[in-house]
Amino acid sequence: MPVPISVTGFKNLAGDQNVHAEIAETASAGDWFSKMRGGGDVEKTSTTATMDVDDETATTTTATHDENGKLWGIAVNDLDFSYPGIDGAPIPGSEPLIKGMNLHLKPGSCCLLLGANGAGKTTLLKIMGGKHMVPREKVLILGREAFYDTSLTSSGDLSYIGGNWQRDVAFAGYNIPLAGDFPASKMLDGIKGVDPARKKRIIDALDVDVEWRMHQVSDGQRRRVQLAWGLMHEFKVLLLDEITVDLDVLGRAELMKFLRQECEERQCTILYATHIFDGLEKFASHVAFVAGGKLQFCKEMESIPSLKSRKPGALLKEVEIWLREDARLRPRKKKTVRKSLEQARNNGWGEGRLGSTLAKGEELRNGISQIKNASNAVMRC
Ligand SMILES: Nc1ncnc2c1ncn2[C@@H]1O[C@H](COP(=O)(O)OP(=O)(O)OP(=O)(O)O)[C@@H](O)[C@H]1O
Repeated sequence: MPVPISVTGFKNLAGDQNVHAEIAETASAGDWFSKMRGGGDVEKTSTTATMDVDDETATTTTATHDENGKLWGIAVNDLDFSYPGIDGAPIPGSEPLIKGMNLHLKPGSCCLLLGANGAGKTTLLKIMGGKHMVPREKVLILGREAFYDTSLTSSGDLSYIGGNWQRDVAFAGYNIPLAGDFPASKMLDGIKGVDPARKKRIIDALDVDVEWRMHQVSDGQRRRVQLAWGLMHEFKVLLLDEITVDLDVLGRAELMKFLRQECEERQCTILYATHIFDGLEKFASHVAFVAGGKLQFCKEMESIPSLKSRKPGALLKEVEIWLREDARLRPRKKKTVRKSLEQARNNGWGEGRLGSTLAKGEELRNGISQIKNASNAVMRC
């Protein structure tokens, strides 16, 4: 039977320099938590927040259902993921960004997804949101395949709110804030089949003025409209990626209160990636921590001693310790000597098809590449 992860143990070890020195030498990205805990099986214990670890329940949970035969809100089953290179295949020799990840959340869970910059939180949320193709059954939302079952999003059962509301505009640039000379009401009234009482509740909670002109709003006001728009349908699973970044303190508090109510009253599943912790002690039912491409743990707030009391500021202190441990144990990348320019790739502006517009080494030096003279060719060292 796997050894359950103890977050307390992790915290206690945080002050022990000798233990760390030893672990830092021996731990690899994927197993540092288990090394700290004397070799416990991290993979199997990573779902203990939602699955009991005793043998009896372990045999009754499945990829789609929990031990009580109920559908998981979110189920990630042994997921591997790498971003593809220009040819659509994983870049040879590169480590997968996500390695054998498992995460299972029951309906009614309000889970914070935490980890260092670049840990893969956004990527994981996007995969759950059906934005990246992964093998069937690896990521199931309400028992349905995230990428393949488009009715998940079209029905409103799954809502993903992340990043800024922006788009690429030809001849203007990338990431131009979504704006237009029309009122916020035009966006919000455009959503069909919304209960008017719910609409009013959301607009009130986010303090949206439906008269706001979308080309004149501030970043925070645009964010409020974006959130109102994303929350309007009665979602069953909600994925949030750092959505409170532009909100003032009151806006954030009201939003968190609304989301918590949604979880409790309608038994939704919410997964929220963030680095902003103020006021979140009361919001979350679970905390999940990602590092080294893996889910290191997913625990109920009550099971983490320092978070049990839900004292304001407790989360920030605790997460800082986890992040410091992560930084300390993360394997250092070997410095590589940069070679002279030997590869150029077409970013779409060079003429010809993909194969003919890729040039490498000798070819490039001899000027054979068709994209050599393209004004917008991307040069790589
Ligand atoms: N489209 C992409 N193609 C290739 N690599 C990518 C792409 N998007 C992200 N990455 C890489 O994947 C890694 C994880 O990125 P991701 O945005 O998922 O991290 P994150 O945990 O959300 O970070 P942050 O806390 O900074 O938002 C990063 O190293 C990033 O460079």
